[in-house]
Amino acid sequence: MIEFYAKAKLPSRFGNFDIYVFKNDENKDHAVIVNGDIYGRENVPVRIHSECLTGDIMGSLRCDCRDQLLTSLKMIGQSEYGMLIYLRQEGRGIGLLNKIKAYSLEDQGLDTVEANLEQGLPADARNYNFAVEVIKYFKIKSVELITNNPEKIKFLEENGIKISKRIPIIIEPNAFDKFYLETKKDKMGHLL
Ligand SMILES: Nc1nc2c(ncn2[C@@H]2O[C@H](COP(=O)(O)OP(=O)(O)OP(=O)(O)O)[C@@H](O)[C@H]2O)c(=O)[nH]1
Ligand SMILES: [Zn+2]
Repeated sequence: MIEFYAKAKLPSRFGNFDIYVFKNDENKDHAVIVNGDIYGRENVPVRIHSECLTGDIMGSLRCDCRDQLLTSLKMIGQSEYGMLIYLRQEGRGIGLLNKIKAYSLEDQGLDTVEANLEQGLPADARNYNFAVEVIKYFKIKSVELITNNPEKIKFLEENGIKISKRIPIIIEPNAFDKFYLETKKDKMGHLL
C-alpha cells in the first residue's frame, strides 16, 4: 500500500512538473513526476524508470539509462499530460555495490545476465508493485507505457493495469553499450 506523503512544484528544463513522494511498503523514496492533470484519464503516457546512478547521474556510456530518462522526460513534458515513476531499484534491484561488482565481472568478459548470476543474484530482481499502486492512486484508466521491456508490460497487466499502447524508447547504441544492449535483446527479451 502507498500513502500520499508530499507534493511540490518541479519546474524543469522539460516542463513544469509536479513531484510526489509516497510512503510505501518498501520504505524507499521513489519519486513520481507528473505533467498536467492525469487523474482518471485514459491513454496516459507513463515511463517507469529504474534508478541508475552511473548512467542517470554520471553520464556513463555503459548503458542507455540516461538517454532513456531524458528522452522520456522530454516526451512527457511535450504531452498534454503524463508521468514518470522513478524507482530506486539500482542495478535492476541488486543495489549499487552488487552492480559495480557485476561491472567488474563484465570487464572480464561476462555479460550483464551472467554477471548477476555469477554472484548468486537474480538476473533481474525488480518488481513494479509501487508503480502499480501509483497508477491506481491516480485512477488512471489506461496507460501508454514507454518501454522496450516486456517484463514491465506483463507485470502491470497481471496486476490490473490496462496498457492501451507501448511507446518504444530506442537509443542508438555506442561502442560501450553495444554488447549490453545486444544481451538485453537476446537474453532478456527486450523489444529492440
Ligand atoms: N545488474 C545490473 N544492472 C544494470 C546493468 N546495467 C544497467 N543496470 C540497471 O538496469 C536498470 C535499467 O534497466 P534496463 O533493463 O536497462 O531497462 P528497463 O528499464 O528494464 O527497460 P526499458 O523500460 O526498456 O528501459 C537500472 O536499474 C540500471 O541500474 C548491469 O550491467 N548490471
Ligand atoms: Zn544504466
